[in-house]
Amino acid sequence: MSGYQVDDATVEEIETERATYEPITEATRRLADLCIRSQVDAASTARALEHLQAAIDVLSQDVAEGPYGLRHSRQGPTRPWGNAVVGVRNPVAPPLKVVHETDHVWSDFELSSAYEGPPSLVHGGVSALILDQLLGEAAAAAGSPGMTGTLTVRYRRGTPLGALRAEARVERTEGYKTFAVGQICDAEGVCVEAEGVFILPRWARSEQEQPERFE
Ligand SMILES: CCCCCCCC(=O)SCCNC(=O)CCNC(=O)[C@H](O)C(C)(C)COP(=O)(O)OP(=O)(O)OC[C@H]1O[C@@H](n2cnc3c(N)ncnc32)[C@H](O)[C@@H]1OP(=O)(O)O
Repeated sequence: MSGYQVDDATVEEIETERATYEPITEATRRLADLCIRSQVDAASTARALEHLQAAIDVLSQDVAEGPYGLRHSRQGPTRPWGNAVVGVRNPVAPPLKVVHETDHVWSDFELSSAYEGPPSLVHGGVSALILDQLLGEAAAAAGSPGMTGTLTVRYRRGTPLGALRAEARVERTEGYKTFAVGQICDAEGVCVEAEGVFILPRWARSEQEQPERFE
């Protein structure tokens, strides 16, 4: 399947790529929040737009074809950098830094106004997005990666924007199917729960070397 690339990027090259693109990605996240909350006048937004257009012109000078994909280095860390949840080059991603423990994965993160659904609350699709990633990471961390077959989400109460924690763990595996559960909590407790089945796709079952993770 295309999009899963193996390369020989060194740790140093990977860090150079991160240092080159992470700041502009973080600035774009800040920009998204400002698009929503800025109260400057029309002349000021017109001036800001000119600067943005200049930035777009510079960045457009050299653009790769297609999305980023999932890049495995033989020498350094894997780069899921275009991923919508954890991608360090994706301004749409909050991004989450997911910690892998022996029996579960977790992440402390902040959601800005860019993720709003109901007033002051996280959009339900965003919660599902985050839980999909966390449950998928739990499956991968347990050595049984797969693509989401089914994800069931239960919204127990509104999830406030701001500081949150997501956690997930594998409940059981049945052959190439991994059943995972997880939740998103605020300081008061659980807001959203999810359970999902992650399936090693048929095409990967026949590979000599199976992917460590799917995005
Ligand atoms: C670390 C990285 C974390 C990444 C987290 C993010 C993960 C994602 O978001 S992945 C993107 C969203 N998911 C997708 O795009 C998946 C699209 N669907 C597919 O590719 C396929 O339908 C897939 C892989 C789920 C199953 O297809 P295939 O490999 O052909 O399975 P197939 O051989 O037909 O069925 C295998 C078994 O799974 C079951 N199954 C198939 N589809 C599903 C499903 N949707 N839900 C539950 N079970 C299913 C079948 O019943 C069968 O069970 P059994 O062996 O007991 O009869």
